[in-house]
Amino acid sequence: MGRRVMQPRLVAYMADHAGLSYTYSGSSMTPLTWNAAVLRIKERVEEVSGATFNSCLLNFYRTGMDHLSWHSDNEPLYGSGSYTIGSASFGSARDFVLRSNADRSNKITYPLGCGDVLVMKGTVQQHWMHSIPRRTRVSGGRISLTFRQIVNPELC
Ligand SMILES: O=C(O)CCC(=O)C(=O)O
Ligand SMILES: [Fe+2]
Repeated sequence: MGRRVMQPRLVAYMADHAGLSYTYSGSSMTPLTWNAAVLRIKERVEEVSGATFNSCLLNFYRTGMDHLSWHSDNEPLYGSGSYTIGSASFGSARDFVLRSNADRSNKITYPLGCGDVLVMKGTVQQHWMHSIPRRTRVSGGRISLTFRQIVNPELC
């Protein structure tokens, strides 16, 4: 709507090259170059998931009040069929909640702790949404690195 809205968390974006920009909520993010620590984590998540990634969205939830609302990562730049998104979590544990589109009462909660890796694969983005709900009792910070493979860079 052409309005600036504060994100309820801090974000950064890294990718293989400048052509892999990332647009969401109407604003475009120019990728940073890979940082050595993030690259090491990327290699490990690639090993665990059996996928390869060329971009990463990093989220910093400063306290339990920072959150991420319901969404699915189904942008056409990742392709239209099945694809894999792998994430690594650090810091305070936060609940990652999946919710079925067919039955919104069908929810699955994964408490993601420090060092946990979560792999979303197949067509999960078409059939489920996910969120990181607010948790008033969590005072510590959490960082998640969500690795993705952009296959249609012309859509960036
Ligand atoms: O912080 C998380 O684990 C989830 C992040 C997420 O869903 C996203 O960046 O799209
Ligand atoms: Fe997501």
